[in-house]
Amino acid sequence: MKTFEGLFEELSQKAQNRPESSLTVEELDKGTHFIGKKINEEAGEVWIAAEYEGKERTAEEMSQLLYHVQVMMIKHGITLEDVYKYL
Ligand SMILES: N=c1c2ncn([C@@H]3O[C@H](COP(=O)(O)OP(=O)(O)OP(=O)(O)O)[C@@H](O)[C@H]3O)c2ncn1[C@@H]1O[C@H](COP(=O)(O)O)[C@@H](O)[C@H]1O
Repeated sequence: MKTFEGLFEELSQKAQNRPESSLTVEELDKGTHFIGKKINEEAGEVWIAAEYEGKERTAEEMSQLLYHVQVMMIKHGITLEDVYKYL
């Protein structure tokens, strides 16, 4: 099963190697404004899922939110340690 750290490593590699089929590379190229909107959208979907759609859908939406947050981290050169030090 993929972990937060494992996904971050995978996305960092994609950002570096830029494989053609990668949606992550596409999202990185669209920039901060686009990524920010995805974060906002997924955060809203987490909220609605938690209110009305049950545990499984909520977990799925949470995974998408975490993904887009990681893309934003990579876009801005923010490491896991940069974030963890505030936890
Ligand atoms: N975990 C994710 C992941 N989560 C979300 N997304 C992206 O976010 C999009 C989901 O948002 P959408 O707005 O399309 O979907 P939605 O309409 O909100 O869908 P629902 O919320 O209604 O389910 C997907 O189409 C993907 O572009 C992800 N894209 C990739 N990954 C993982 O990232 C890794 C690298 O992926 P690539 O860069 O594509 O190779 C792989 O391990 C992937 O599994």
